[in-house]
Amino acid sequence: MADYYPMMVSLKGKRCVVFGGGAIATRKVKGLVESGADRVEIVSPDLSHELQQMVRIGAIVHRQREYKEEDLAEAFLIFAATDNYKVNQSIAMAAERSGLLCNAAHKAEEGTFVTPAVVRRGELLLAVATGGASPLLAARIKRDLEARYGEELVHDTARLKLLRERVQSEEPDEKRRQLILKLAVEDLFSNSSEVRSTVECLVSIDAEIGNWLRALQQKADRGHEK
Ligand SMILES: C[C@@]1(CC(=O)O)c2cc3[nH]c(cc4nc(cc5[nH]c(cc(n2)[C@H]1CCC(=O)O)[C@@](C)(CC(=O)O)[C@@H]5CCC(=O)O)C(CC(=O)O)=C4CCC(=O)O)c(CCC(=O)O)c3CC(=O)O
Ligand SMILES: NC(=O)C1=CN([C@@H]2O[C@H](COP(=O)(O)OP(=O)(O)OC[C@H]3O[C@@H](n4cnc5c(N)ncnc54)[C@H](O)[C@@H]3O)[C@@H](O)[C@H]2O)C=CC1
Repeated sequence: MADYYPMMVSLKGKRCVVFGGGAIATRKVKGLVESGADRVEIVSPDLSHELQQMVRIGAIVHRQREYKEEDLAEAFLIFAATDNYKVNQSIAMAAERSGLLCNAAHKAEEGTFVTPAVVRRGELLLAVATGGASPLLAARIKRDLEARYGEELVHDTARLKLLRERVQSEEPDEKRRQLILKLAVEDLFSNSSEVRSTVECLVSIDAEIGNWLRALQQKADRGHEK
């Protein structure tokens, strides 16, 4: 049964504690750091090469020892990713008692959240999960998404954000605002769009967004609701 609630969480300033320093802990830690987590601590007697490098550059903190229950104090997220099933189980149970969110790498049901396969394109984030039914299916669908939604989405999303800010401050009418934003997204997905291929230069981005907005306003006025 798929009883998980999807959400996007900001980890800025939040203490995230990862137990274990092997391949799986490394994957989880990379995911955390890529998400902007700036208070990641690893508790493990040893660390993978990649994690050692991250410690060296100050991206994460290492406590070189085994798990102790006190490690959970004031944590926001917990990852039980040791290769010891019993230890992972104790971590998950202690987290549960303290009402903390815990990812159990050894068994989905023993934790409170699972980590999806992720594609990032600037502020656009695509996440795929199967509730633990088949992590490989999630990984496979992620590869399809990577091919379908390329790096151009980084730029597209950034431009839509700028346009949306302009529309929010310049268009008092809510219906018209929504229509313009809808036409903008359609513009980006239509092959005939000149908008996508025009100016890449940041210096003129303001003027470009202004031109785009005017074109969309004209379209909206012509009643081009598709
Ligand atoms: C429940 C969950 C908990 C969690 O870790 O959050 C979990 C649990 C387990 N995974 C296991 C195995 C594998 N996991 C992967 C890969 C990934 N696993 C990920 C997530 C999750 N894995 C969460 C559910 C996600 C969902 O909803 O589907 C991904 C998507 C994201 C990530 O890791 O961040 C990442 C792909 C990332 C990418 O490619 O982008 C591979 C393949 C590989 O490594 O290449 C294998 C081997 C093949 C296989 O066994 O299927 C085992 C058995 C361990 C054992 O046998 O001892 C368990 C334990 C159990 O079964 O509960
Ligand atoms: N969620 C997922 O995607 C997957 C999960 N797994 C699960 O994850 C577990 C870990 O896998 P790997 O990282 O490949 O193992 P690994 O053997 O590479 O690393 C295990 C790490 O745990 C540390 N450790 C052991 N006891 C500890 C303790 N008491 N306190 C703190 N750290 C401790 C070890 O020192 C080592 O750094 C597997 O046993 C398996 O159950 C495996 C594959 C995929």
